[in-house]
Amino acid sequence: AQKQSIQLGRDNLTLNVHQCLSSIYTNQAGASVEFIVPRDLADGFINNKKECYKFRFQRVFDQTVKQEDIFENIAKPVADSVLAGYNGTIFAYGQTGSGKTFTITGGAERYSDRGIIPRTLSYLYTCFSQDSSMVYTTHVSYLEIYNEMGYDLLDSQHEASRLEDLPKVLIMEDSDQNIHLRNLSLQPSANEEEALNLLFLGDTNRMIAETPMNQASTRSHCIFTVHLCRREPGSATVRRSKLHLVDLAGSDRVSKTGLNGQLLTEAKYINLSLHYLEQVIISLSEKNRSHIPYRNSMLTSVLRDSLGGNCRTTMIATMAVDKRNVDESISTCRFAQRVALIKNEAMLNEELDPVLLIARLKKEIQSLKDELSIVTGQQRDEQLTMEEIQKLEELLKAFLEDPDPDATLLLGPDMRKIHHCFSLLKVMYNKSFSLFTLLFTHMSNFETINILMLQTGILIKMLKKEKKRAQDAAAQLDNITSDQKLASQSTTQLSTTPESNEGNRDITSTHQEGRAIQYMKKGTGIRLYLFFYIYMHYCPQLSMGKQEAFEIFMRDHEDHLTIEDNKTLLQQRLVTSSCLNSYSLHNVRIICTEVDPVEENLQTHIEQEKKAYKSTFGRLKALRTEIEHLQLLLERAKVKLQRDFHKWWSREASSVQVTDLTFLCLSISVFVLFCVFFLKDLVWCCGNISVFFRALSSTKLSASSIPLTGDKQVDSDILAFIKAREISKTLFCLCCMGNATI
Ligand SMILES: Nc1ncnc2c1ncn2[C@@H]1O[C@H](COP(=O)(O)OP(=O)(O)OP(=O)(O)O)[C@@H](O)[C@H]1O
Repeated sequence: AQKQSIQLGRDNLTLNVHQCLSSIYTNQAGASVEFIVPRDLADGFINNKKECYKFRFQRVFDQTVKQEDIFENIAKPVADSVLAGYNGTIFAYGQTGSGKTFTITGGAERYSDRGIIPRTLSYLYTCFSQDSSMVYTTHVSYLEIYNEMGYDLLDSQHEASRLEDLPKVLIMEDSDQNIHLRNLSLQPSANEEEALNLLFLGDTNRMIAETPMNQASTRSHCIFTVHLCRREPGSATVRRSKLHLVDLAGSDRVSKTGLNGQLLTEAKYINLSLHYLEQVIISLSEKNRSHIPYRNSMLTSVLRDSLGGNCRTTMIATMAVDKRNVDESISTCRFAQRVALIKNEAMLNEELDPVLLIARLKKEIQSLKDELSIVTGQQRDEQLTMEEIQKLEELLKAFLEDPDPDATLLLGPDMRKIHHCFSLLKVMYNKSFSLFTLLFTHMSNFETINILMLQTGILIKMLKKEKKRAQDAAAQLDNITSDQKLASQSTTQLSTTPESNEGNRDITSTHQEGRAIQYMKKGTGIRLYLFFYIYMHYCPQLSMGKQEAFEIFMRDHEDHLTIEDNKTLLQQRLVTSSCLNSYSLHNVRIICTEVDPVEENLQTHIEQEKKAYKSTFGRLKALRTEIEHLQLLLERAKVKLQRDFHKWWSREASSVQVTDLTFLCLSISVFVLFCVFFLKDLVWCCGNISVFFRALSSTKLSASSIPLTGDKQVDSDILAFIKAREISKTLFCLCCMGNATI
């Protein structure tokens, strides 16, 4: 019951298989994947002693495969067995980005990219609508497991923005070691549309509440489950089955939980829960292994039923067969081969519905109580009231109109009611019987035996009347002495039969019947006589001896041949009438078509219109599904867009804030620097000004040391020149110092 398939992800869409050290072969017996890793390139690979790694699988799909083919080859057979009442699981395993989500859920861009889940839902609901002999009920659940914690993805109550906002799912185990998931909601889905809406709700929650560690890839396991219940209408036996569609976390994550030694080596390419999954699978594939470590992780506990229990399990191993990923791909193939060794014994999950069983038992108890009270004679004597009679009539009507063949008429332990119902039934029966007799003459295709039975019914009534009349006549005849002879003749004739010792009462009765026959032969004609014959043949009231006597009597009777001839004639007439009926019907049709070609044209037209309507309806239905799917895709894209926008917005806002802050800090530091320099310059300037004025004064002071000519005019010019030269010198120094400071 296990299948392994490999679907290659988008990463290898541009892959040249041979150049990238791997190749895929397919033949009728299955398919194989081969990795050729030259030893010099094999450094760091899992096992670099080998050059060629070859794995055989049931099916291998390359990168060109369509989603539809994946569904037809993998999911459809599992869905069929789920419909039949077996549990089914499909799980996708592989490294990150190799196409697990694409395979299980599908791509978010095109309608044709729908994955296994939407296609399976569509298939299941189509099957339900085509099978009217069963009543199907479906529920859906969607669980996400992240870091050993379960979350209900179908929670529509809260708007989840983080994974922690979703309801936490807990594992409970009962005394029979059955697993129950507390807080995981089971949503009813009456049709495909409702189921798809639930899937999209779960996917949206999954997308919005992405795991904190890695936003881009799924580090969590997601289990979408369809719970199916099917029963025949009115039956207490139900078949329950589950279909798990599992998208596992990327298998290439190295555990960061601080493991060491052997465990760390084994967990090198898988995260911890996948490591435990592998352990469970190894244990299951080992013969004589009694303990299977399911309890080690939530994933293995939830999938306990699917991995080694009562389930048809299919594993899809996804690979990105790229040069960089060869080690991961080989590891995935090894895991898939181990899964292939597990043998499951899937059984039908049939059980009695406790609710229906209780109802049935209650009914049984009630009818037993009724019987008991009838037997013990607890009955009432007063007449039924008008209200009771009316209620009884309603009950009887409901009982007769109930299409369920097992329906019963519950009257309680009251013989008055039972009698009244019987008399009502008798009236109804007589009415419908006469109607039926009327119809009978117009009916075709009736089995001869049915006709005989019906006629026998009529006969019994008529015969009873005739018999009474015959008995009256016989009583009269008995009084006549000449009739004594006939009586003794009959007695003599009958005494030759083994019934002769039955006693006088029987003899007299046979004698009377013989007379009645004679009487009827004369009185009511051959038809009634034939009826009498049938009555005598079929009526169970005659004893064996009497019947034999009658047969002998009939055989030896002078009219025997005539009777036989008439019997044959009757048969022929019945056949002819039946033929005529069908012929007349046929004729009616022919006449209709001949007489009314317009009607024929109309009929043909109606047929064509019907066909066109049906095909248009089918197309419309498919279109509707597609439109709904696209709407949901758009809705999801919108949500994603909004979420991405908000992220970008907050990122930009924080970066702008950072810039502003930096600018502010810079401005402040510039200002502080400026102040510092300004104060410094101020001090310096003050110093310089004082120097300047000191220079000026010194210039003034030093004027006395300048040799003068004595000419007043000349001396004042000399002094002015010296003063100007000193001032320009001081200003030059100040400028130089100011420049240097700046
Ligand atoms: N067969 C394919 N055809 C087209 N696109 C594909 C195919 N397989 C995968 N992709 C694309 O490759 C990308 C990664 O695929 P996907 O998310 O399914 O990988 P994954 O194995 O689920 O990764 P993770 O472990 O991170 O969840 C997606 O954008 C998906 O649409």
